[in-house]
Amino acid sequence: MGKGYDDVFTVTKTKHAVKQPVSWSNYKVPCNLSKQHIGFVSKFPVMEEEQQKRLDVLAELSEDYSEELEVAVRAVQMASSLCQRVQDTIISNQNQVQSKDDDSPVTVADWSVQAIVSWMLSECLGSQNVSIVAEEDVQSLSKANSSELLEAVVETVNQCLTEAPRFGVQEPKCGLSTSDVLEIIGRCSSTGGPTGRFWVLDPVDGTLGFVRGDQYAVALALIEDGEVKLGVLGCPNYPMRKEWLSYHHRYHRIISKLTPPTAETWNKGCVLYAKRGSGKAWMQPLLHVNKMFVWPNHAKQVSVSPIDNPALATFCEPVEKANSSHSFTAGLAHTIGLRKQPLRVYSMVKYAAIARGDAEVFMKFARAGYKEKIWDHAAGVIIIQEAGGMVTDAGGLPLDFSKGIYLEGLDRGIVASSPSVATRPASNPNQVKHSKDTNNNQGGAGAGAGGGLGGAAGPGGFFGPGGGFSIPGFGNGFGNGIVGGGYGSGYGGPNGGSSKGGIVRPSVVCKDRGPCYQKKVTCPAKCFSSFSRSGKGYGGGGGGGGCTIDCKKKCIAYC
Ligand SMILES: Nc1ncnc2c1ncn2[C@@H]1O[C@H](COP(=O)(O)O)[C@@H](OP(=O)(O)O)[C@H]1O
Ligand SMILES: [Mg+2]
Repeated sequence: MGKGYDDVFTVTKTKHAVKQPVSWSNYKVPCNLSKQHIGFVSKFPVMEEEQQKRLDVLAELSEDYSEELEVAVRAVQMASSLCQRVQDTIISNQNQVQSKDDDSPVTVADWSVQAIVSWMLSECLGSQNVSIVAEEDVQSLSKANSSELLEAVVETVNQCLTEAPRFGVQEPKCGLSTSDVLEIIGRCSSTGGPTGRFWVLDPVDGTLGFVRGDQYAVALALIEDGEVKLGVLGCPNYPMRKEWLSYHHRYHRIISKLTPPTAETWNKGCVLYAKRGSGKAWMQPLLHVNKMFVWPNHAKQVSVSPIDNPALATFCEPVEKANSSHSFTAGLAHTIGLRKQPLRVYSMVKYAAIARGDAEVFMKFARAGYKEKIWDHAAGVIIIQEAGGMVTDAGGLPLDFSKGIYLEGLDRGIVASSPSVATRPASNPNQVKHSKDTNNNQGGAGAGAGGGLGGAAGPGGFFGPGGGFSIPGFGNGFGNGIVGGGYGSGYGGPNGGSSKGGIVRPSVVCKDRGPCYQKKVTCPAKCFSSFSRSGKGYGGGGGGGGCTIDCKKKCIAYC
């Protein structure tokens, strides 16, 4: 069932004691841009009722990082508003899109959002306290042949800054110059790492979706000592009804033209956010053009889906085959009993869909050699975890955000899920499927692991203990005659974890009419290996391997 405005964005009062909230009027804002005074608007006409709601929601948050969270949400709201305007112009004027060195598209919005978020964080938290890792580099914008683009960025940034008071910040008295804008974008030069505090920004995630008028996200996360502490995800085209996620984006455009949203109605767009350890994830609507932002802006708690029947579960993945193998995930999905068509969506909106309970499983398996970047995942991972879900690599281990800009050591792919689906009872690990096709050159792999994300997940791990091909417990093999027989399980707790991994050598009784009919063929033991790992806060085990079974001619199995 889709969610309407009322049930999505009605603020519920809490019974918790009210703590003193962050006072936006008390900020001492440094004047470090062109010597202009830039500061928070001293007082908004906050209604008593609004003020109470704000206190209630703030009381829900523990004191740590509350200030940073509020700044980050305001920044992402402002950036989302900028993106909406730019996307509208891009749709009617495609020549505003340029290509990067790797041929991926980049637009005026990518750099403008980077500038706005960098400006907002520096202004509110003090530039000396802000270190940012972000996707776009200032060098490519400074090139001689980018002067038109740079001009457009400066104009877009200044136009956006005139809106700053709606988001709680005073606009600069004079417009920012080209060198101001380059300097602000250039501040995002951190390369992350295992220590200290830094922000991670993907200004427009899913740029392809963005230029096509489809889904995209503004993703901002705060990492401290290698751990994601805050995540904020702006999803300006997230539809009111989850079914609409799979509709063509033109449908939304027609609907919003026919019935333009008012300040009281909401038809698309939201900002999700979460703070490490709070056990809660929140969603608020995008700020309407005529409104002032008043924290927490009708925030409503979200949580992952309770659906535990894989046949009813929705699995989502990237739209682009180049970004994740659709045939590979189709096999995995089939093996674990997912029966619905995959929901293909651009960007980290997929993480939002899992956190909101609109989908149950997310999988991304990039081609071998592709290195995932931290800004494509950090915000989404923490939001799903705090909404009650799990995110690990295919080996069941948490993603490691402490190694610089890449998710180093990532085991094959990324899987996110609601625990209801993930920890369903194990399937029979000795049951294997087989196929007539013997042509493959891929090695199979099976792995199992405990979720164990900071002790949040119970025993079991992704899709429960069971056989698996590449993903813990996903089943015992699929497609192309490849069978895998790994299994694993584990759990994590604050004082340690437990893990178990091993292999089951799969056998198949050939069903093909011909020389192999009803012959039993078993995979050689040498095709498999297993592991188990555990430690403080995690536990994981897995078995890996695979073999190809020839049921047509030779009636043999080989690695
Ligand atoms: N060959 C590849 N394999 C996997 N991911 C890729 C890729 N090329 C680009 N990406 C990443 O996939 C992101 C888009 O995600 P999705 O495919 O889920 O929509 C891109 O983000 P940007 O659009 O911010 O560059 C980019 O970081
Ligand atoms: Mg991205």
